Amino acid sequence: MTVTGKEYISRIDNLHNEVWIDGKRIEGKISEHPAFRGVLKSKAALYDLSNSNKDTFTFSSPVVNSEVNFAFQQPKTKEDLENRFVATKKWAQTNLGLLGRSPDYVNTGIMALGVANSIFHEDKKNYETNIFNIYKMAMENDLSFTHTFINPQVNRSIGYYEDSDKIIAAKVIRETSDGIIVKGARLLATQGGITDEVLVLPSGGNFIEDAYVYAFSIPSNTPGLKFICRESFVNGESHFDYPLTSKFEEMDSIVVFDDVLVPWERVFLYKNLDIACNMFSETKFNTMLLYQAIARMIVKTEFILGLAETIVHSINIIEYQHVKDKLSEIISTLEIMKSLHLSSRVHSTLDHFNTMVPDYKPLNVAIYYYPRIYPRLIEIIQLLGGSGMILLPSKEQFQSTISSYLDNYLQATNVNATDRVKIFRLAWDLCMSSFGTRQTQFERFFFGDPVRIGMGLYNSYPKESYVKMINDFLS
Ligand SMILES: Cc1cc2nc3c(=O)[nH]c(=O)nc-3n(C[C@H](O)[C@H](O)[C@H](O)COP(=O)(O)OP(=O)(O)OC[C@H]3O[C@@H](n4cnc5c(N)ncnc54)[C@H](O)[C@@H]3O)c2cc1C
Repeated sequence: MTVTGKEYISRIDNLHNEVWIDGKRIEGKISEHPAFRGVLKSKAALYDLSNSNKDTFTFSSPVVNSEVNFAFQQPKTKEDLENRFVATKKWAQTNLGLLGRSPDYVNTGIMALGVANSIFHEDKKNYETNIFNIYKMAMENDLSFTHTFINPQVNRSIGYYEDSDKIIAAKVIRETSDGIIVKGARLLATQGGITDEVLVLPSGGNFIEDAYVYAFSIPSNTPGLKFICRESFVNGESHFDYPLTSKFEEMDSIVVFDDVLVPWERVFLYKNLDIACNMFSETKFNTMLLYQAIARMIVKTEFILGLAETIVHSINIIEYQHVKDKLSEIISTLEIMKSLHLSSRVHSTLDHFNTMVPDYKPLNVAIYYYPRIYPRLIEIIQLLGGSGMILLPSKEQFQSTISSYLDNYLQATNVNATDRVKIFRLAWDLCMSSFGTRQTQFERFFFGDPVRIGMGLYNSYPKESYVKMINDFLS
């Protein structure tokens, strides 16, 4: 089935998840809390868009015999991949690519795990069935997920192993006939508390001990599960003053497991180091997530290009060569990202689960490249905007008795003062507000530490034929 926006919001409200912000637990409806109201509306709009365009956003699932969201579809042909790209882009366009964890992100991962469930097979355990049932349940109910795969940032040195009595990184402290008991914390759940479920994936680092080797998904309102939020960046809900923050502030949280009972039927990996180390590549989890993520990044880059072009025309600086050169940097980024995504689709192949899997290499290059170029794109907007990025009176000023001064002194060549400030407020919210600087940090660390992504790209890239070329030439 597919939910409507209203159904999604009321379901999240009814979960009464334990969400803490500014030292208080949210007691009423989370959808009415200022920190979450905007983002929940933006997410609800995605579900409504799907329901009004079923041809684009749903498919008929043979597994659950109903229409379900596109992200759950196992792609079996290149056309399926193309359709997935179109749907992802259309969803991302509603939020200018700024909702990094729109539901199709983790739902795509759930699909990858669900269709490759046999890799979780272990004798006398039901892990293989459990992950398939989670996938099925997610489709049947159009569930949304947050995910976490990072341990608290206490000590990242190579030799560090947590051995204090007071548990920090979440670990299994007991097994019962009903399930495993988990205690400790995990970072960093974007949208923690406003999704139906939490997908908890192996984290690495502490794999030396079985107690850290696990994967499961549980409802966000499981007893003992707490989401401790950072401070909200929503300073006001005016779309004029905070055009992006007011709609797309996703929130990030620490996930605390206070002796949480994870029922056995929700566990799909436990104590098996081989599976923990190989599951992301064998299930194509990373590849499929990147296929979604790079599509979103393309939309975000289109937005940045449109914004830069609007700025330069509003204050008429387009005649300068360096301005055109800066715009060309954005254009190049957009075309590179589009080409890498297309290449992954053109070179997709069927794997032994009958999934049409995009080529990992160009996607891996894209996720190596974008975290490095994104801060430069933001810098370009700042360089083009100059003091316009700072001198941004609020809507109230425009409605006050001094508005005629603003109308005169803040006008631009091609737009009046109000529209000029609207454009520059958009640029400020993307680049310089708390929301905007978080976006930059998000893109830097979106898929993990960029340094280790670079190591992974080098390690996985086939280089033998190029070395052979040298050997052949020299001999
Ligand atoms: C805004 C935002 C949202 C996020 N949302 C989510 C989410 O929804 N779910 C989720 O699971 N995670 C999320 N993350 C976490 C993200 O996955 C991590 O930031 C990323 O994996 C890096 O881990 P870390 O932050 O602990 O950095 P660290 O690993 O602590 O890295 C800090 C620095 O130390 C260096 N370093 C540390 N260890 C090594 C090493 N072994 N070798 C070389 N250099 C090293 C790094 O290169 C880096 O410079 C989010 C992060 C941000 C910033």
